[in-house]
Amino acid sequence: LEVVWRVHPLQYVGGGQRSPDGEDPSVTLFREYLRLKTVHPEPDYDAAVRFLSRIAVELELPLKKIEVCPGRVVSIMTWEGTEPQLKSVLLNSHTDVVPVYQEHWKYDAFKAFKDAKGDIYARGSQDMKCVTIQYIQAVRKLKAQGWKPARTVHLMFVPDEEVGGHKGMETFVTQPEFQKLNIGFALDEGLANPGEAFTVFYGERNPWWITIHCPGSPGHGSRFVENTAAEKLRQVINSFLDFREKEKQRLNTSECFTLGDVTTVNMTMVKGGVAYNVIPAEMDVSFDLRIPPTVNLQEFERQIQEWCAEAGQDITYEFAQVSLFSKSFHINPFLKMLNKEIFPAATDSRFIRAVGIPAIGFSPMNRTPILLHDHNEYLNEEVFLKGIGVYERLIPALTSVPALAGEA
Ligand SMILES: CSCC[C@H](NC=O)C(=O)O
Ligand SMILES: [Zn+2]
Ligand SMILES: [Zn+2]
Repeated sequence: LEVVWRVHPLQYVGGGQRSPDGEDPSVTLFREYLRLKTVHPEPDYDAAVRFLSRIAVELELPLKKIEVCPGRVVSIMTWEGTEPQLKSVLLNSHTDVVPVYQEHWKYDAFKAFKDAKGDIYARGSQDMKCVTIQYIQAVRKLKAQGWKPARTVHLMFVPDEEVGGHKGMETFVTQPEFQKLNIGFALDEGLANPGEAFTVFYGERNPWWITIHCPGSPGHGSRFVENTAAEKLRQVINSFLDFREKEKQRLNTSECFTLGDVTTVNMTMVKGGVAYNVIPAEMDVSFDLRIPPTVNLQEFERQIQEWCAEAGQDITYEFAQVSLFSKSFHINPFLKMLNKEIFPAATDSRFIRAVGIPAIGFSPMNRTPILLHDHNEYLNEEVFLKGIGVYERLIPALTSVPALAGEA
């Protein structure tokens, strides 16, 4: 017997309607979205755009597709407010996800398997396909109730966040189409919280990716050659990792610090050498550094220059990722009340903040271990559903903020 389940799209998620198998339709939609393989290194962005186009039709919202770079489309659904001259509210999410080590997963990472406890396993279940569907379902429910926003709401879906945002948000914020959105405030991704509370992120650390090149004298592997690359490499590694240890201590000994308040240093790549018995002419080492917005970045670079100079002659460095001006700090008095932190990694919020728009990182996931980018990433369906309710209250609150000084 085939049960055809058809309701008007706007009623689709009304007061606890369940599909024949008892699953909330918001959960069904979430699992459908999780099955799209928008995974690096070759994300199926077409599938995401097709999915979002269908949703826009269901929600009866216009959808703009802007190709910000070749093959990289930003999709924007716009719910026009009753006071469209006021600055708008942006609900941002990225559509891409990071790769998996499938052999370490309990279930297929793209099947969205739901276990007996209601835990949904999939890459992107926390980062951040949950938030995308929560925005959509909150909007759908608010529309079904006949509610209308005063300020315009934009739902933005961007590619390439996980690879640095260069062909996504970083480029898009510089384009006229972005300015035209007239955004006054943005929500973007946060992190799960294992306890009862939700965490809100008001800034981010600065990601620096650096490679240090250590040249040296080559020669036979049987001799005491002077000025070798390896001796310099060792000094460089020691300086970086000693600093790492200090920062780790600082985090562990201060009760009021979270990861976002200290600098992390991780040695992530080493290169060099061609044979056991040939002393190499160069050895390179790369680090992933994450620096809090309170640190003077010019001074920090000088520190790195000192470490290089101390390690020997002709050592050079190059950045694959750097910012010498913190683009990620936003203080607002109302934030004093919140459980607020500096985001330890990097998100598209930093590009939004860099053009002067306040952005908050928030993913409504409490009672949930932090599993983004990890094996067996999951989210419980009840936690997911509660998050929709959070946005059902948050969207009206944000869009009804009265005109501020200087606003039309
Ligand atoms: C520095 S661009 C990389 C962005 C990436 N974002 C999410 O994990 C991160 O490593 O934080
Ligand atoms: Zn993310
Ligand atoms: Zn991520």
